[in-house]
Amino acid sequence: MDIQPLPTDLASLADHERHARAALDPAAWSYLCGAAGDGLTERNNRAAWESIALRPRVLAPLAGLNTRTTLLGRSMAWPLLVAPVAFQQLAHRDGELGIAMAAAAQEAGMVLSTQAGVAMEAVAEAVREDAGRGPLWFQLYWQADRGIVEGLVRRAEACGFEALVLTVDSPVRAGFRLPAGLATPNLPPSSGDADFDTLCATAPTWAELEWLCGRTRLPVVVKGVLHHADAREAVARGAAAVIVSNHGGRTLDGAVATATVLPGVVEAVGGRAPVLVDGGLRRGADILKALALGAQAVLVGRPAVWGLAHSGAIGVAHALRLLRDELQMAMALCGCADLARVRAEPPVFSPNQ
Ligand SMILES: Cc1cc2nc3c(=O)[nH]c(=O)nc-3n(C[C@H](O)[C@H](O)[C@H](O)COP(=O)(O)O)c2cc1C
Ligand SMILES: CCCCCCC(=O)C(=O)O
Repeated sequence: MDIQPLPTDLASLADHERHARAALDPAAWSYLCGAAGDGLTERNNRAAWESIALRPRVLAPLAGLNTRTTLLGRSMAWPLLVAPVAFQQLAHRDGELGIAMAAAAQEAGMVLSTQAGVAMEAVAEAVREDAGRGPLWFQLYWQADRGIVEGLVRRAEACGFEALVLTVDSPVRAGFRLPAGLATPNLPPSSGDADFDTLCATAPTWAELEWLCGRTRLPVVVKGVLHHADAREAVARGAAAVIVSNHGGRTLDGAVATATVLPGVVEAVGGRAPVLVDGGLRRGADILKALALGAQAVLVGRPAVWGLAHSGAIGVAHALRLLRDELQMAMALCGCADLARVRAEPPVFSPNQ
């Protein structure tokens, strides 16, 4: 893995995005950073975080300020995971290994996609010895053949992944052709593209979630929930956590922004399981808003890809560090010395208070 020189003008994630766009060829940019349809949901995700106003408290004690939290029973230095992103070698030859090592260096978690370009065992091995790393989870796209699902589950358990993330927001997808030279070593060779009817017929349902929960010793996290009733049902059927997500606006264009529905999902789940959120988080202050609205942790997808695209692992580490430093700064400026305080007295403005 190369250590590349970083651009000298990386003051925000917007700078990472600009450098990534310049570094990538247009087709890779379009896949990695694009959105579905007209990009309504992708834009609304960002706008919804921006529209929430923080309301600081003053003169609160800040000594020992820290971002530590727990997630599914394990401690984390700060509440962020890199979201599952397929085909990371489209961004940079270091791909998933680069993101895994950068996330570990920044004590963030990582969710490895089913559609990763590197075998899950290699990723788990690369960050195995790192005592400080955050949670390492494996994302599962349901496969029509339960034997394939079972094989993925057994491998993830054996090589040290700590949770399975079942993505439920993409039962059907617009046609996608894997560029030449990219592979998906976690999956058996495909027997060709399934048509729309086949995808509908084999899409997972609540029964598949229950089957999966009963088939693994790992906690199962359901990713892609936007309705409070679905969140409640997922937990009732065995999910250990839910991720409020619209896939970063890459599936249903016009789907509601994640920040908008997060409070309702948190209320519906009622503390029975942690609620996480992703989609459009671009600043430490956005993370603070998500935590204030009840999220236990957040995920970011494109921001990690941007860092990877322009500078490999070191670019990812820089992007994550920016978010971490910005979160700490926003907490201090809001008078929150820890995340317990954020939850007890959420520093977001509501006209009723
Ligand atoms: C290029 C790309 C590939 C993605 N691949 C997957 C995937 O394989 N599995 C999955 O559950 N989500 C996938 N996602 C969605 C992300 O996990 C996440 O929900 C989304 O990127 C969050 O929004 P953000 O990019 O605005 O942070 C992908 C997103 C991008 C940008
Ligand atoms: C047939 C390949 C589908 C890959 C889907 C990866 C993904 O979730 C994405 O948003 O892209």
